[in-house]
Amino acid sequence: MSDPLAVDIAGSSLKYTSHAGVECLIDFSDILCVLSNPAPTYSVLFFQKTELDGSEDFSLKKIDIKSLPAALSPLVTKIPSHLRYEDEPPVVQVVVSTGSGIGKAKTVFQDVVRPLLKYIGLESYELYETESPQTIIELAQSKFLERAHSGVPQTIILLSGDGGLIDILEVFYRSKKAIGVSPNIVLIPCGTGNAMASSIGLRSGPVPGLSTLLRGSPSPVPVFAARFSPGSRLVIDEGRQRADIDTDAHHTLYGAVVASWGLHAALVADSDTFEYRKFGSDRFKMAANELLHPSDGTPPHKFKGKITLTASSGPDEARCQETVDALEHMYALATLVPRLEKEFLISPESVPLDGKMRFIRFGPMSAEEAMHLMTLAYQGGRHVIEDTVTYVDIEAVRIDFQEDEEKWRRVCIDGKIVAVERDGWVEICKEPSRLLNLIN
Ligand SMILES: Nc1ncnc2c1ncn2[C@@H]1O[C@H](COP(=O)(O)OP(=O)(O)OP(=O)(O)O)[C@@H](O)[C@H]1O
Repeated sequence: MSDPLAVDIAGSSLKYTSHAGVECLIDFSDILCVLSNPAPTYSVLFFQKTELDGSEDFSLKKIDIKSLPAALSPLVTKIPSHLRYEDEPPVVQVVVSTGSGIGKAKTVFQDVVRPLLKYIGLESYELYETESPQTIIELAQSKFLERAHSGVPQTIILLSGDGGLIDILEVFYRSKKAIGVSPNIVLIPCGTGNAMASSIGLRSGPVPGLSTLLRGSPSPVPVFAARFSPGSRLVIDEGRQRADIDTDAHHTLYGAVVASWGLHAALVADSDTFEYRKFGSDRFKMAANELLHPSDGTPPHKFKGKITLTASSGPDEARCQETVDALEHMYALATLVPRLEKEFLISPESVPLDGKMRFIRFGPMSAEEAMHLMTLAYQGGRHVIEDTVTYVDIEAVRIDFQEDEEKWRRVCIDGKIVAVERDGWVEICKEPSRLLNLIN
């Protein structure tokens, strides 16, 4: 450690002269935390903006200071138990998903996460980089699940989109053995939609993710199960191949974010290609545009099927079932979270991690009307007050498909696409058990 520096407060900045004699200012809003070192010194961890090719990045820096100005005392942070090496130290594992979003996870690790772990004195963590879509699944099977079964406390820092969380969730919910200790998962959002991260308030880039890593506490993650009719198949390899949904006979996928059919599922499926992924979250809007304006000039597709909702009501929470009147739909979606992207507030009444599932639907309409509803969703979730939109609290939803063409029978479960068989069905129900914790 170099000699601690003397600091002053100048407005809302910290002022100091570096060892090289340069006058420096750190805006308070760029300070991640202040760590207390052996008395009387402190370390200030702060983000420094770097601009490369017009895109803004951050790297995490540290200075050691001689004394603590009063204005900085609210920023003094104690290392949380999910990172601390004390009584029962957790195994800390960092997963860098190199294929997430526009491929920035590795840079985020190098520039901010690795320095943070070093500054807080956490040197002995396990580091994994994804090499294929299977990497996180294999890690979950060989490491995370094993440790959870044996009751080992573990913290998994995921630099990915929703996909990394969902891969772990699938492995845990398929395991038949009891979980001894649930792992604590920290999301450092590096994906495209980052629905879960956005929903728990991690608004932009990796910076809020680090703050949550340091200041958050664990909450159990609510999950739904989507059970499909037996001939349904997982769509993989940019739509070119099909695979079994699971290895046993349950034909079930698990999710924590969204299950959808209609416009949403179709646009997620169509935009999941290497070419589209280059456009970041704009890929969803681009694919939506193509679905709403078919090249042959016809109106948008009317998705045909019977939708049955199960709700619970009254003091005894009695279950009641209701079939949606119409047999044609444009948008049908069940979600456990408020946001599907940072600004896309699909379910404004949802409270992240409270376990309630909401259903959003609208029927066939013109491309302009559908775009209007989507725009309202980007404007604070105002679509749900429109008369054309159904927005209700549900326990379960079942869809019986009445479509001849497979492309209109595609269902999205947290980004994965399932092609339901002809005359097939899907049932989406809240799952009673909670096997993973999220730091939020
Ligand atoms: N090195 C790699 N090679 C091939 N595929 C990879 C690699 N690393 C990650 N992947 C895959 O890329 C996909 C990235 O998904 P992830 O959810 O993390 O990001 P995203 O789809 O961009 O974000 P979101 O789900 O939040 O919209 C996953 O299917 C993952 O398994």
